[in-house]
Amino acid sequence: MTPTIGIVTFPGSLDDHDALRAVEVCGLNAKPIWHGSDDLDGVDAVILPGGFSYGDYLRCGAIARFSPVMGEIIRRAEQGMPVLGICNGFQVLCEAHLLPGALIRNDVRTFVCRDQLLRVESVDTVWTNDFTEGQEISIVLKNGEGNYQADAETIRRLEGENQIVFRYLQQNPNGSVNDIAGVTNQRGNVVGLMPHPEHNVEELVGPSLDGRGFFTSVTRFLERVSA
Ligand SMILES: NC(=O)CC[C@H](N)C(=O)O
Repeated sequence: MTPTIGIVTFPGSLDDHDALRAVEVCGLNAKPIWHGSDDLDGVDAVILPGGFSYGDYLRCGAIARFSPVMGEIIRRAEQGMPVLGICNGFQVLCEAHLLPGALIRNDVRTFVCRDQLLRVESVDTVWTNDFTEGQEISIVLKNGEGNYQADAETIRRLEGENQIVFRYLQQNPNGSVNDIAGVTNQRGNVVGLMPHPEHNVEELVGPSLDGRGFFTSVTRFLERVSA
């Protein structure tokens, strides 16, 4: 059966529609989920999309983290359900402590919008198993608070346990420690990254189709667990 990916809309989400479309373009079923619902019935994986949840007030993602849907997402993620946080979604996952670290203001103090080259550091996750280790991919980046930081001990642990999933190549756009663009939890089912794979799945908008790898990866994983 075709897997169903739930895409959460918070007040102020922006890229939820692009994520819904990307899921369908990649051959999966997409189900919109309003943040006020805690019903994940029939959902095999969840995407927290990009945008400006609650207007980025307080800190990006700090309010969305308390939305009713997050309790159920945390519960299911702890049982192994795949969760992908894209940009604002990554910020929400850090605020919810499903992922370590925090995203702070870009060191350049401006919103950055560009095509960004990344290296895939880990293919041992639900969302990256269809890439190859060391693969270089180009994915859209657009944010004001993408500067990933964590204490030295956490960074050592993430580096040592293969939890860095993506690193910025050529140029670090925001001051992230160790050029980190995305991380995973220990189990590899929760992944967060600042760039936007949902914008890189169609030839019309290009410049790459590298975002498709996220969706083929989760499909492969879900097919394996249901077999
Ligand atoms: N594209 C996004 O999701 C942006 C996230 C957040 N609002 C920021 O500016 O950092």
